[in-house]
Order: sequence, then C-alpha cells, then structure tokens
Amino acid sequence: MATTKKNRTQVTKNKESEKKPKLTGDGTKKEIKEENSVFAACSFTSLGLHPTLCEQLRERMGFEGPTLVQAQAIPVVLSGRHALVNAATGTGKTIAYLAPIVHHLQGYDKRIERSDGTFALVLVPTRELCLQVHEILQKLLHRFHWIVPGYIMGGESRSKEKARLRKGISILIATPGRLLDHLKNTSSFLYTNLRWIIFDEADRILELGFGKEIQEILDLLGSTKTGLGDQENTVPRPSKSQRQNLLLSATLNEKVNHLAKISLEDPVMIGIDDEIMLPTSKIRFDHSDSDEDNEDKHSNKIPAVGAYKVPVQLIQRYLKVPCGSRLAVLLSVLKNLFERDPSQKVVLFFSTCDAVDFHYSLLSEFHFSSSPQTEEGNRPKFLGCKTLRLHGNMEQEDRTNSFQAFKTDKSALLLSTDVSARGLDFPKVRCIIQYDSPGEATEYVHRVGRTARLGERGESLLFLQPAEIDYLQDLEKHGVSLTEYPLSKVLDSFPISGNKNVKKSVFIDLHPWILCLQKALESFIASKPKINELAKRAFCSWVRAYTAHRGDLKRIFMVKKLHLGHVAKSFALKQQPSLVGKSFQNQTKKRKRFEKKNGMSNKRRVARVT
Ligand SMILES: Nc1ncnc2c1ncn2[C@@H]1O[C@H](COP(=O)(O)OP(=O)(O)OP(=O)(O)O)[C@@H](O)[C@H]1O
Repeated sequence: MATTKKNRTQVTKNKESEKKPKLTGDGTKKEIKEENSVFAACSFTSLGLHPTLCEQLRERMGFEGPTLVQAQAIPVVLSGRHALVNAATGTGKTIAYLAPIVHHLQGYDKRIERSDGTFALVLVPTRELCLQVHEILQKLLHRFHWIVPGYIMGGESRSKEKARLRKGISILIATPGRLLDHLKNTSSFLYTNLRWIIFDEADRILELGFGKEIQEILDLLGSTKTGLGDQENTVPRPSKSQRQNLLLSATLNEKVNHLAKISLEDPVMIGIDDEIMLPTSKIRFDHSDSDEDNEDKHSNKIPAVGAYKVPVQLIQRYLKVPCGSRLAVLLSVLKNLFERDPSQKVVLFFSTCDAVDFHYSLLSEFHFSSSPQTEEGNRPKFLGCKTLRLHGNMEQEDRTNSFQAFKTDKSALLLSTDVSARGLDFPKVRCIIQYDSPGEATEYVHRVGRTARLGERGESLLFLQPAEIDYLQDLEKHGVSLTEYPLSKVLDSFPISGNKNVKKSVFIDLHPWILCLQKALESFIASKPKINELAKRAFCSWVRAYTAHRGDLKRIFMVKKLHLGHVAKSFALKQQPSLVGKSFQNQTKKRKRFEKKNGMSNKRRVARVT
C-alpha cells in the first residue's frame, strides 16, 4: 500500500506541469484538460524503466509519458510485489504490466533464450484480446529480438501451437481453456522459469465460467497459496521473490476476491479507494469457503462492490422505447448519427449471436424511402455506412478479419455481442449503443469503455423499455448516471412522404415516421425468406437471453411482463407470437437436452451466448 500512496502523491504533486500537449497511441497531438487528464506528469525513465524501452515507447509507439495508472503500477510491478490493479477503461493498463516485464527480461545477466521456455504468462478472456495484447507486445519488443512473444487460444491449430511452444515462447498470451489443454498435453511446453502470471480482465475470465480451469492452471503452475505444489507434473513453488502475480480490470469486484485470495501474496492495491476496501476476513469468497479463521492470518484488503470508474468525459444517455418500436427507433438513431457525421465509428451491442446476424443482414440489405412514389429499385440504402459484425459463433478467420477491419477503418458500424466488450482497443470509436441491455453493471461499464478512451470524447446510448427503467437505479448504485436522449427531437427531424411538416405525435409508437418505417420493415422482412428466418431465430434467442438475467436483475427484466407480440414486432415479424413461441419452446427443449447431456453450468450458458 505504501508504494501506491507514494506514487499517487508524486503524481498529484506534478499535476501543475501537465498542461503541455500529449501524444496519443496513434501519434496525434491533443490537449488533455488537466482535470480530466489520464496522463501523469513524470516520464517513463523516472519510473525506472530501461532507456531503450523508454525510447521504444516514445518512438515506435508514440507514447510521450506514462498514464496515471502506468505511473502508479510500473514501479510496483518492477518491485516484484503482487498487485491488484483497478483503473477506468482505456487508461493504459496493458503497458502497465507489459513494460516492467520486458524491462526485467531484457536486463538478465545472461540473455534469455527460447530454450529457457516461458517466463511470463498473460491470461485473457477472449481471442481478440489475446491477439491485441500480442500485437502490443510485438511492438514493445522490437529492440529486444531475443525475447519471443507468442499466443495460444481457442480456434487455432493445436499442432502449430505445440510446435511454437516446443521452440519456446518467452512471454505467452493465452485464453484459459487452451492454456490448460497445453499444460496437460504438450510435454515440450517448458514453464519451469515462469516468473509472472497476469490476469487481464480478471473478473470476466471468472464470469465466463473459467474458475475451475484457473484453479487447475494455478495448481499446475504451483502458483496458488493452497496449490498442489508437490504433485507430479507441477513446478516447484518458486520463492516469493521469484513469482509475481497481477490481477487487472476496470471492474474489480467480489467475483475476483476468490482469485485474489488464492493467487496473490500481500498484494499492493492500485487505484482502489480505501472506502471500498474490506479486509478479506470480512468477506465470504464463496459459500463453500468455511476457512475464515485462516483468512485473518493474511490481513490483505480486497475491494468490495462500489462505484465503478467510467471515463469522466463520456456522455452517457438512455432511451425509453416501447418494445414494439425498438427496431424502428434503433434504425432512426443510427441514421441520425451517420447523417450528422458520416465518418465515425459506432459499436452496437446485442445480447445474442443470432441478433447480431439478423440485424447485420437487415442493415446490409434494407432500402427505404418515406415517399411511397419512389419505385422499389430507386430507394436508397437505409444506412450508408460500412457494416461489420463480430460474435463467438463466427469462424475464427471471419472473426479476426472483422476485428482487424474495425480497428483500421475510419468509419464503420460494428454489430457485436459482449465478445467485444472487454479490453478491445478500437481507435476513435465515437459512440456505443447498447440495444440489448448488458445485465450486470460491470458489463455496462466495459461496453461503454470502448469509447472515450485515453481522455478522448465519446457518447453512449442505452435502450430501455418503460418496464426496465429501474435499471437506471441499479447503475446509480455503482456511481453511473445517465441522462435522457432527445428521441422525439430526432424522430421529428425525419421527413414523412417527403414532407417535414407532418403532425407529430408525443407517443413514440404512434409517431408517423416510426409507423411508416415499421411498415416498410415488416414488408421487407416478409419478402425476404432468408432474413425472415434469421428474424425468427433472433426472436427466440432474444427471449431466451432475457430469461437468463440473474439475481436482482430478474426483478427489472421480467419475462412475465414481456408482450411477445411486441417482441416479434421488434424483429419486424408479422407472425402471431404463438407460432413463433412454439418454435421457441422447441428450441428451448433442445437446448436444455444439450446442456443436460454436456453438464453445462449457468455460467457456461452465458459464455455460449457471446
Ligand atoms: N502512455 C501512453 N501514452 C499514450 N497512449 C497510450 C499510453 N499507454 C497506452 N496508450 C494507448 O491507450 C489506449 C488504451 O490502452 P489499453 O488498451 O491498455 O487500456 P486499458 O486500460 O487496458 O483498457 P480496458 O480496461 O478497456 O482494457 C491504447 O490505444 C494504447 O495504445
């Protein structure tokens, strides 16, 4: 704790000299307002990093100086202490752990070699994050060619990964399932020199149901306090000075407590306010844990649920939309956004892969004119922007292509599930739209965190039905407050039958623009059998996802309150809800049989959705 506080003080003291322009990751200059600054006033060199590494950060990556979280975390990581790092999205946590590791590895008396195996292991929840961290690491290692970066993740060829592991990877980025697979089955994977284990997006790794895998990984690596270090096949537990574990996320909450408890020794807390700290002895990590007396021996403190850190400059709004008008309103909001600024990036979040596929096809093919005189062939595309999609049911190659395209594109709309919610750093995203609500407040924070990164401006819109409006109070509990989006004004701005002066309605679902658009959408879907099929599938998955809300959220997202006819309308379906409902019941039965057969837990089900 002492180290953290000292660094914090140093950062505050130096704030006066913070006014000069900073370079962002993409090399563009910008003024950062002092009160909103994410940058510290010190230099990378003053934090103790090797000059060549500092040069690399500045010249190759365009980073003039550290961010606040880097200024706090780098000295701690360099010191060898275990740490729990909490900082808002987009504040540079990746460099906060990678830079000190590279600093140490390049400085070994005897240069490390591939045959020494793996020194550092970075665990991440998704494949895209795996690729992203690897890309950053490659840049960081440009001048240190003897330190080899590598990744292993689901969806890739196991045999190719085995070959790479056999040759040796110094810093390895991995998703948990595939790592465990190699730990058990790849005998040439050498990790006796392992010194660092990092959990990036620690809470998400656990939420995805990887808790058991993580426990097994830590045991196999001999890195738990209660680990099975004496088992065959495990690495002898290194001394405290040799092994260092780090946990990072913008939303560290009680889900991480268990992991912190089993993997961190006397950790330094970075970015965690004292008010939200509880001694570990006061917290039950899980219901099976009756070992509280032992906890008192370690008087570590870990974070309790509290306020989440959302970038201060982010403008957060909500839209209250009746269920049956959701689709028409969504399309109107998108049209308004891209007409206001055709060259921008927007991410649109859905709860299921099927919903992404349906809306992607719809937006790619839907042509519209509010004037009935316009012939079908002459109607313009409803939305002129480039559209991309990303979800967990796509082929790995398509996933990677979408991910890379959205990174480099100057203007595009990305339709995605929560697979994009964590850690992904798409430059210059201007707006986040949460069409399907995120459920847990943590997920809200990470979704909106794809914009307003590193002090840039950004906007977020959350769709809620009138019956779901209490969700705003749930967010308030975590210090997140939203204001209402001026929907009527936006809807009034659209011409109806080429006429801007039509009598407008105060009710969204009776607004002439919405009525006209809804009618066109329903005719379009009825005339396209393939998209119609996608709409029905998306409808079924949507209702299923709605039923999956957990705990307190069930009170807000009540399936019983859903009017299935209106839900069908939000997929532009004219069918009777009972017809659609029947196919939903069949699908639900099929899913339940599948899950029973495969012994899948609740948490796994959430993972399958993304
Ligand atoms: N010192 C720096 N100066 C300028 N840009 C930086 C600096 N450090 C990191 N960046 C850039 O800031 C952006 C955000 O960094 P990063 O993805 O590590 O954030 P994060 O805190 O891990 O976000 P999330 O919580 O969403 O995962 C990246 O584009 C990165 O290149």
